[in-house]
Amino acid sequence: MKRERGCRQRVFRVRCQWEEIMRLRAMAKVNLGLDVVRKREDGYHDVRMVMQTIKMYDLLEITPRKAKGISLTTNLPYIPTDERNLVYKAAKLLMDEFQVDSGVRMQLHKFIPVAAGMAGGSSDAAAAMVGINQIFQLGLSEKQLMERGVLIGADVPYCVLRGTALAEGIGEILTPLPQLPFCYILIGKPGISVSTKTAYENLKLESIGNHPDIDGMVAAIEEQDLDGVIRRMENVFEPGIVRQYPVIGQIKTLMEENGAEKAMMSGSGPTVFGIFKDRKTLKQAYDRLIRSQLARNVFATQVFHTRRR
Ligand SMILES: C[C@](O)(CO)[C@H](O)COP(=O)(O)OP(=O)(O)OC[C@H]1O[C@@H](n2ccc(N)nc2=O)[C@H](O)[C@@H]1O
Ligand SMILES: Nc1ncnc2c1ncn2[C@@H]1O[C@H](COP(=O)(O)OP(=O)(O)OP(=O)(O)O)[C@@H](O)[C@H]1O
Repeated sequence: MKRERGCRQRVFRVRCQWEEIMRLRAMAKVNLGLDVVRKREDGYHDVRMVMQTIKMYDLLEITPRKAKGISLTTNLPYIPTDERNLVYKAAKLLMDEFQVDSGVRMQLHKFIPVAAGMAGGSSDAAAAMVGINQIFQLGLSEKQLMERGVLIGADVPYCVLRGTALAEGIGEILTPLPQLPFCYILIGKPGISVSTKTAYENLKLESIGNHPDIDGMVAAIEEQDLDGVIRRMENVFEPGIVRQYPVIGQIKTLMEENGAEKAMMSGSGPTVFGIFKDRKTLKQAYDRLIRSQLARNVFATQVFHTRRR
């Protein structure tokens, strides 16, 4: 009798879910600080990074369906929609593990620039994991989702967590930090793509002189000292990638000459983000960056403070 009731409840909950389209926001990140500490035996690198979610996102819609399998569509024709897409991979990983015997239709609306150093694909994967976990009531905790996320990519666990965080290991050892004090962010991505793998391969660890002061940045965040954070912003990938693509340096200079407290490359590039304290200066720099035609994608936004999806 007890088992029957449990079973009926489960079917009822699932039936409710058939009606629903789940919409999730997959937020972009910037790296306020990025240090690479050493190369590991598995080919990956140990890093120390301060991560920050910004108000810029892709939208992922998931609709459960009775037929088994995953179908995925996106608004960008050049993004794969099969196993090569991180959304597909993430959904499949969970659905296979839990032997889900129905399926999902997923629509991905991309707004985060692709191959930009803003964790677009990783964030989409994290959203897919959160969505699949909820729709099929898999009961996985955030920590369990993050453990599975790293199998998809090093940035995925952080994209599950979001907010301001210290990322260590290959990016999967995460310490949530207090929110960064409010500031505006200007994004400028030139019309080039940088492969993350190649960026790590080309990085000469022995030629990094002074490593970024990640501990000092964490302390500044704990003290809510935005200037202290800005003073310590540094990315070890930046010098090499800027040498290769001078346009990145030009975008940085333009932002800093137009009121950015500091401008820096995010991740392995090529996106540059600038930190602004007031909206008017942000707007002026935005207009100048558009007019300069240095960047293909220009976006004015702010840090994102809530962890709600
Ligand atoms: C540069 C950052 O964006 C900073 O947040 C991340 O470290 C990159 O994370 P990601 O794009 O999720 O990286 P993955 O998709 O897991 O790895 C892509 C490639 O980057 C290299 N890689 C990545 C992360 C890491 N800690 N060490 C590495 O050496 C590996 O060669 C790997 O084959
Ligand atoms: N959902 C997805 N969105 C964007 N790109 C995807 C996706 N799934 C797979 N890809 C492929 O992954 C590559 C990198 O895309 P992505 O936008 O995630 O890079 P990124 O912003 O540099 O990520 P990161 O900052 O984590 O290194 C692209 O070449 C793209 O074809």
